[in-house]
Amino acid sequence: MADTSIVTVDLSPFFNGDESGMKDAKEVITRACSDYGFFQIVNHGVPPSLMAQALDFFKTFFELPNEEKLKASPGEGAPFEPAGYRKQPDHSVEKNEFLVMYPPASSFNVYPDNPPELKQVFEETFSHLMKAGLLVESILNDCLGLPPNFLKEFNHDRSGDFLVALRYFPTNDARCSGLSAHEDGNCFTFVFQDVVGLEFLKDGVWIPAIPIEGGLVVNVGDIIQVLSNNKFKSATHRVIRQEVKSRHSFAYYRNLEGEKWVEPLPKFTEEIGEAAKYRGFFYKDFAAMKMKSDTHPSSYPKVIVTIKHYAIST
Ligand SMILES: O=C(O)CCC(=O)C(=O)O
Ligand SMILES: [Fe+2]
Repeated sequence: MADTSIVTVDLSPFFNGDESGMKDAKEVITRACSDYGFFQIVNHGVPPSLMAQALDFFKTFFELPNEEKLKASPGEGAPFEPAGYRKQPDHSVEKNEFLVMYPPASSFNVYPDNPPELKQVFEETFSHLMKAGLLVESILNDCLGLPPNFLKEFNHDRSGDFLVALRYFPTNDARCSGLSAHEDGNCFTFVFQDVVGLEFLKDGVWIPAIPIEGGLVVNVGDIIQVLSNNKFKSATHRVIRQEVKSRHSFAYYRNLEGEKWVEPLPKFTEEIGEAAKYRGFFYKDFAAMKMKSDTHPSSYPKVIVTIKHYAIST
C-alpha cells in the first residue's frame, strides 16, 4: 500500500550536536525532497507555545468586524505580497482572508491595533521562524551537497520574507477549496496549522498534513527546484476547508531578494553533463507574475503562472 503519511523529522540533533542523528535526519530530508518536496519538523527551535499564542491572536483579529480589519488594509512599498489585511474577492473560488507581515521593523508593515498584543507576539514568532529558516536552509544546503554556507550566502537578505496568517471560512460542501493546488514560488515555506486542511500531492494522491504538537510543515519551493535543476521538488499543495468551523494557519515564506538571478547551478548541470531544465530569471520578475496569478489570486478567471514558464522544453 502507498505510504500516505508525511514524514516527521526531529531537528534536536542539530541543537545538541548528535552527529549520527544529524546524518539520519539529512538522509530522510534528502529522500523526501527528492521524491515530492515536503516533510514535517519538530524540535526546530520555535517554541510551540509561542506559535499557538500567535495563532490565537491571529484568530482574535479575524473575528473582529470587517470595518475594524479593514483598518489594516495594505499600504505601499512591500516587495512582493502587499503587507496588511485582505480578503479574497467574492468571485474567487478560494474562500479565505489573510494578513501579510514582513520582518519586524519593516517600514511597510501595517499592524492591526487589535488585539494589541499581536504585533509583539508576531515579531517574536517571526524572529524565531527566521532562525529556524536558517537552520533548515543549511540542512537543505548539505542535503544538496552544496559547498558549506552556499545557500546562506546566496540568500543572505531577509527583507523579502513574509508571514501570512490565514483564516479559511467554513463550508457546508465537503471537499471545498480553501486554496487551489499550487507550488510556492520561493525557497521554502513553513506552515503552522490548527486543524487539518493542508494537503500535498504524492504519487498522484492527495496526502493530508495532520497537525502534530509543535510541528511545522516544510515545503520546498520553486527556487530550490530550479537551483537544483529538479533534484529537489517544489511540492504541489492545496487547502481544503472544514465543515462548521474556520481553519487557521500561518505560513512563513523564505523568499529571495528581488534582484537575485536564479538559474540551475553548475553542480546540477554542466558539472554532471546534464542540460539546464530552466532559463535564468530575476526573482522579482517571477514573484510579480506569481503574485498576480497564483497563491492569492485577485483576478478572475485565473491566469496560472508557474515555474514551467521558465522551463526549457527538451
Ligand atoms: O494555510 C495553509 O495551510 C497553507 C498556505 C499556503 O499554501 C500558502 O500560503 O502558500
Ligand atoms: Fe503554498
